[in-house]
Parts: sequence; C-alpha cells; structure tokens
Amino acid sequence: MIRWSDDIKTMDNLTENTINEDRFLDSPKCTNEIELCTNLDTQNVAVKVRKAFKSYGIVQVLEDFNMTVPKGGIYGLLGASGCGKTTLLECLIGRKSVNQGDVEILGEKLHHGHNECRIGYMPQKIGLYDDLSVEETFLFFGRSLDMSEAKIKERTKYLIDLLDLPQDDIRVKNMSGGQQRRVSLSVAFLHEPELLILDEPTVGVDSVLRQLIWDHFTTIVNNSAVTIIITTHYIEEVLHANTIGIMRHGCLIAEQNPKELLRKHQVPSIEKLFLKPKSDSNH
Ligand SMILES: Nc1ncnc2c1ncn2[C@@H]1O[C@H](COP(=O)(O)OP(=O)(O)OP(=O)(O)O)[C@@H](O)[C@H]1O
Repeated sequence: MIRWSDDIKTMDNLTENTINEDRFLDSPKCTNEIELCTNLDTQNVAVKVRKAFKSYGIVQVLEDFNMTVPKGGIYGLLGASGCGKTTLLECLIGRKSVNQGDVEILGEKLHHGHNECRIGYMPQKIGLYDDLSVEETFLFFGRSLDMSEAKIKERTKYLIDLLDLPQDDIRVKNMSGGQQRRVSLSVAFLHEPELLILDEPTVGVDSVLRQLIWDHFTTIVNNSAVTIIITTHYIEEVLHANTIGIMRHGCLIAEQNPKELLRKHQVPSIEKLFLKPKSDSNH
C-alpha cells in the first residue's frame, strides 16, 4: 500500500509522470460543477463551503474553496501534504475561521463553539490527557458533552470492544502510538455525532484493525444518516468512500465516486490511477 507522504516521499518530489492529479480535471465534477452542487436542499447538506479563503500571514492556504457534502455517506479528502486538508477541517469544526467566505455545517452558519454536540472531531495530533485511563478519558469528554453517566458507561463498553482499547488502568502516556490514536478516534465517536470529521484516523494502526475501523464507518453510514469526512494518506482506503474529493493548492479540483474513477480509467486500484503516466490518462 502506498502512502503519499512516506513510501513515495512527498508529492513535491514527484514529477507529473508519477502522481498526476490533472487526470481528475476532466472528472464529472470539477470546479464549476462543484459550484453547481448548491442545488441540494439545505436539510440534505452536511457541509457547505462557499468562496472560502484562509491564510496564515502571507501563506495562502485555502483559495476560493467550494465544497458541498450531502448528508449521509463517507467523503474522503485526498491531496498532497500541505495542500490544506487539516486547515479546511479545522475551519469546518470552528477551531479556525476563514478570512473570507461562508461555512455552513448541518444547515447552520458556523460560529465559535457552535454545534459541538453534533460534530465529532479527531485531530491529526492526538489531543488526550496523559494521566487519564481510557475510562477516565471517556468520562471526562462525555461529561463535558453533557452525556448521562449511563450513556457514557454504555458507549465506553461498546468502544473498548470495538476498537480493542486497553481496559486496565493504563494511562494514555503509557499507551502505544496506535492505542492512543484508537482512543482519540473513540472520543470522536463517543457522543454519536451526526457529523464525524476525522483527520488521518488510521495512521499508525495495523492493517487488520484499519479494515475493522473502515467496516465500522461503513456500518455507521449504512444504518444512519451520519456523515463522515475523512482525510487519509492511504490511497486505497478511499475505495470505501462514497465520494472522494481531490484537493490541490487549497482548491477542490475534482470529486467523484472512487469505483467510477477506476472504471473510467480502467485501472484495478486507486494507487495505479495516481501513479499512471499522464499519457495514459485520456481514457
Ligand atoms: N498555524 C499555522 N501557521 C502557519 N502556517 C500554517 C499553520 N498551519 C498550517 N500551516 C501551513 O498551511 C499549509 C497547509 O497545511 P495543512 O496542515 O492544512 O496541510 P495538509 O494538507 O493537512 O498537510 P498534511 O497532509 O501533511 O497533514 C502548509 O503550508 C502549512 O505549513
């Protein structure tokens, strides 16, 4: 399996004959059509971003960014390291604000501290308290989200089983990197939010558990109206998504169903598609 940032270094090191995002520019939904997705009824939209700009000082990260994610299903966000994925997710949860443009989440304009109970977020950098055990971590976050003690207990048991979390009194600081990531992922799920925003949730997780986690995502979206937006550097993982969005230099350049992409380009895997020479892309 290829990771954009590790196994093939960064996309900056690659030429247009290795990874080639341009092939996506002729996908059914490139920039202009993404704009047109506004026709969806507000009640069917999980996330809507319009003409968003975000910079850090002189570094322009999001540039005229537009995106509409319908409710329900998994939306996988792909793009080279540094193209602005984390910045976008942080703007969606209200941790950062855009300099210009509109962000609407679950039908409401985003403002600070808003919608917290309806959104679950797993940051790329683990944000847990070192001295807490798994159960104490769930208690802490559950109470801060106004969950009842009984519900916290029920969800704790469920998530420990589901994600094979350490059950004894082991503290976060003594857990392995993979265990910490799984606890962090569980915190995002704890209160059964309507919208889950997950920034590289499967980094450092072994392949068996990664498959289980994706199976769980699929089960959730098949059995409820939950929407999951997920970034990953494991290209093949996005095959589980209903839609993938490709980001480049702070813009969404294309969106498509990953299986349709494979069919269209006649390649057996997403990995092959990204690594296919540009001259082969006009199928
Ligand atoms: N707080 C910040 N201050 C200044 N620059 C920042 C800050 N956060 C991010 N950046 C810059 O913004 C750009 C986009 O970063 P971001 O983390 O959003 O990219 P990314 O696509 O998530 O990358 P990766 O896949 O490596 O996580 C990068 O050039 C980064 O250096």
